[in-house]
Amino acid sequence: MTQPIFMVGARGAGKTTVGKALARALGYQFTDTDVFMQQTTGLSVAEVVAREGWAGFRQRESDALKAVTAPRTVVATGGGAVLSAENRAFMRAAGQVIYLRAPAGTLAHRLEEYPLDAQRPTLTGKPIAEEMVEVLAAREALYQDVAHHVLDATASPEEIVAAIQRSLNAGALE
Ligand SMILES: Nc1ncnc2c1ncn2[C@@H]1O[C@H](COP(=O)(O)OP(=O)(O)OP(=O)(O)O)[C@@H](O)[C@H]1O
Ligand SMILES: O=C(O)C1=C[C@@H](O)[C@@H](O)[C@H](O)C1
Ligand SMILES: [Mg+2]
Repeated sequence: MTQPIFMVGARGAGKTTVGKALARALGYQFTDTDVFMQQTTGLSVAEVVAREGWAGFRQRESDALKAVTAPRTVVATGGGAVLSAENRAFMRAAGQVIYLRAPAGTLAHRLEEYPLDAQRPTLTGKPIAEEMVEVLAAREALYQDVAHHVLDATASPEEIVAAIQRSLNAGALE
């Protein structure tokens, strides 16, 4: 298999952490749309949103997704990349899409431990635990819809990588 692999899921699901480990295990390149945007604009997510609003950020995110997609590459997407129907169609057609699924409480706990505010400005203005409940309620169906593989993201990164590899191999045999 040489297709790109797209990691989707909410903030804190581990798209970056697990995506990097998966790329290492597969001998793939790793790329992250949030990092790509930061490097190409010289701005944090919070700065882009302050200047251009979330609509501007989402447009840049869609452009970044296409720019970084390449064979033998694991792409960590931003948590909201799935909001665009065009992005969902693009990822499903271009490669294998992995949804890292975790309950709101787990996500909130991870984000409280390691907030990274400049890259994760508030989406709702609400406290993080409430925000994650709201975000999952709004996006769960989109994550499920775009995914070829749904993985339990509460396990350790090593366990998740092994589970992803099993799921990719099982899919390849179908
Ligand atoms: N499987 C895991 N077990 C425990 N902690 C994890 C796991 N995956 C990620 N984390 C921790 O959760 C935090 C968020 O992880 P990460 O940045 O990879 O999430 P993300 O999905 O890329 O989020 P974002 O959408 O904001 O980029 C980090 O501190 C990371 O160490
Ligand atoms: O869930 C989201 O909407 C976001 C997640 C992050 O990866 C960043 O892309 C940004 O902070 C928005
Ligand atoms: Mg990330």
